[in-house]
Amino acid sequence: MAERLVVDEAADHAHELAVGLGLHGGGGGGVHGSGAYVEAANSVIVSGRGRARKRAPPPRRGARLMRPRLSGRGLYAITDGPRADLLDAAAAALDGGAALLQYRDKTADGPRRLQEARALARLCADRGVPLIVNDDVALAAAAGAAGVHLGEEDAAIAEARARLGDGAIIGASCYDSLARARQLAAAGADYLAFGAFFPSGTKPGARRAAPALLREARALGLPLVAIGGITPDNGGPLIEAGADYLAVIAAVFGAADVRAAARRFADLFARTQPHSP
Ligand SMILES: Cc1ncc(COP(=O)(O)OP(=O)(O)O)c(N)n1
Ligand SMILES: Cc1ncsc1CCOP(=O)(O)O
Ligand SMILES: [Mg+2]
Repeated sequence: MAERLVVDEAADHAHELAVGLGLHGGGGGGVHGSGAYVEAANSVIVSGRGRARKRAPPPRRGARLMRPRLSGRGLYAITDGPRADLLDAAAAALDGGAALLQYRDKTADGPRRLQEARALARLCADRGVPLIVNDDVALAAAAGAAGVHLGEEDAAIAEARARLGDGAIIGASCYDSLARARQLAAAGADYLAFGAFFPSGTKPGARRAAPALLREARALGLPLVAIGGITPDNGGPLIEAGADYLAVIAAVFGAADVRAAARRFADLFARTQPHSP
C-alpha cells in the first residue's frame, strides 16, 4: 500500500513534468498519462526525486499501472464538424464545464484536421481536460491527444493501444449491446459508450438503446458514456441509470451560447446522482 502511494505521488509529479515539457497531450481530470508520462513516473521513482521514498516493484505483466486512465463524470462535449470558430466554440464548452472534449470531423481534409486537432490538444492541455480524437488513431498520435474513440468501423483497441501507449484513453462504442461491451472491456477499453438514447439529428440512423442497458453495464466496472439526442432536459434519467458522462454534439455546439449550454449540463450533473441498483 505504501509503495502504491509512492507510485501515485511520483505519478502526480511526473504528470506535471510531462505536461510542462509538452510530453502529454491531454491530462488532468483523473487521467493518468501517455507512454511518456508513465516512463516519466518511473524515472522519478528510480531517481528518487520528488517525494518518492522507495522504488516500487515492477508492475505485473498486463496490470494497469497506477490509477484508472479516466475518472470523474460530466459533460463529454463532441465537436460538430468543420466550423470557422472551432477553437472559440471548444473553449466556450470548456469554460462551461465540459469534462471531456472529442474532436469529431468526418471530412477528408487531412492538413486542416491535423492543425485543428493540435490546437485543440494544446487548449485542452492548458485546461487540464483530456482531448479524445474520433475514429483516427494516427491523428490522435500526431496531435498529442489524450486518446481516441473507436466504433465498429474503426481500428481495433489493440492497434490503438500499440500506437498510443498504455496511458492513452481508448473509448469504444457499444451501441445497444452488452455482449459487445463485455468484449471491448476485456480488450482494454477505458470507457464504454452506449446509444443513441434519443433521436439524433446529427446521426439520424443511429441504433437506439434503452437506459436499462446502462444499469446492466455498471457491473463491468468501467466509466459509462451515453450518447444520442441528449439535452439537459432528457439527460437526468441516463445519469440516474449509471452514465458517468453524457456525450453531446448538437445541444452544446449547436447552441447560440455554447458556454451556457455546457453549463446547463454541468448543473445537471451537480444535482443528479446515480440511483443504486
Ligand atoms: C463518446 C462517443 N460515443 C459514441 C460515438 C460514436 O462512434 P461511432 O459509432 O464510431 O460513430 P461516429 O461518431 O464515428 O460516426 C462517438 N463518436 N463518441
Ligand atoms: C455520433 C453519434 N453516435 C450515436 S448518436 C451520435 C450523434 C450524437 O450527436 P447529438 O448529441 O447531436 O445527437
Ligand atoms: Mg467512428
